[in-house]
Amino acid sequence: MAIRYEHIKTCKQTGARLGKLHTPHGVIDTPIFMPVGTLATVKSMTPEELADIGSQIILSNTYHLWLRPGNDIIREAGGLHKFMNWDRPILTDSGGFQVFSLSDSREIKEEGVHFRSHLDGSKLFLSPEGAMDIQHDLGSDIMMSFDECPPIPAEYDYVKDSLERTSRWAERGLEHHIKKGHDKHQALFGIVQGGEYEDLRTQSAKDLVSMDFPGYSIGGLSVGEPKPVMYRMLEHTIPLLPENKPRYLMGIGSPDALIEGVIRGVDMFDCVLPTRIARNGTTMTSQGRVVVKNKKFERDFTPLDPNCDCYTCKNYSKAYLRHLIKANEILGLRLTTYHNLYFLLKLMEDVRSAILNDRLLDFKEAFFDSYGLNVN
Ligand SMILES: Nc1nc2cc3nc(NCCc4ccc(C(=O)O)cc4)[nH]c3cc2c(=O)[nH]1
Ligand SMILES: [Zn+2]
Repeated sequence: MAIRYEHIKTCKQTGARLGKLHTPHGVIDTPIFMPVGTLATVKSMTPEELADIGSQIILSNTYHLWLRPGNDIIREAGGLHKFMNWDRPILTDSGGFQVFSLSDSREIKEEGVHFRSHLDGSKLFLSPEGAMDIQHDLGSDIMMSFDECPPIPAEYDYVKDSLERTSRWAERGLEHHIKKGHDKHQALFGIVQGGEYEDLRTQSAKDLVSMDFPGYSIGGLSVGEPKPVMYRMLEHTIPLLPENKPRYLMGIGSPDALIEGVIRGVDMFDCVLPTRIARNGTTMTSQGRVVVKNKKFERDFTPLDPNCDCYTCKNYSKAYLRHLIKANEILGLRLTTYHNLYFLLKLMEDVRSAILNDRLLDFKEAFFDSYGLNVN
């Protein structure tokens, strides 16, 4: 087995679980947030800085790296870990979501998806088997099945047909992965679809659990649906998944959704949100969001977050960060990115200790109060 999930404890207050995920590149404490490094870099951060702030695993993208620089170059480099000088675990998304969100003029067939490159418009084709081979070249510890992520809302019949094809694609990818012996060192996750329809979520989960994947992603969410819809789908789907395997909710990175997801039994999360908003000067702090570009911080020489002990908050003022971001100085987005990632990784560390002490609900109330989330 390429990975092993070790259950440590279940929080008496919520049902949230504390665990360790053992992988070929080290152990991951769960629940965990995974910074996104789409093009083999978490934008503007060095691997050392990522390790310093406690990042235990990062995410990269099959679709993007296939197009640029090309999985063959990364394979010749000895894989993504060597290429980007990151010796901890890496998870790769399969391209399913990116094909549907980035490229236009796509055509979905049983054998795979025909589409045009978002870079130069050239015609491309990606199949479940192809997505497995690319992720093998990248050498990620955790790979994703090739799937379709339908929008929400979407017609019931469309979502049903789509999830049934996604289940067939999952089976093809898994067979290919095992036939090539890649399951020894790389764990392939199934991705549950089914949109906002409970019965379709059940059908998708049952299909994938019967294929016995080492871990399961809940896909098809965080696509613009209201948060109560997402939470309802989690409450319906998570109990259908095996307790002794990790659950990964794709595309979630806001503090409230992370805590709500953990309470509903999610172990792993990823999102570009913290790093993307940092680049335009929006930060997550213990007092809620701070848009440091805002004029009101022009002469504010206090730290970004008085309760944060990260490098950015210990050494720089809001006024300085505002100046850097306004001037498009590279140090500006580095310092805000560093803080946002530190903030989320610290939040997940606090969540893990709240689970250990059976007080996750108390922690949630206190955090929501200070972040300004309890005001309706
Ligand atoms: N293979 C696969 N991958 C996925 C990635 C996802 N990512 C999301 N949501 C991300 C939402 C998202 C997108 C952009 C920003 C930003 O720019 O800040 C923030 C959040 N939902 C997702 C669903 C899937 C899925 O079913 N299958
Ligand atoms: Zn900070």
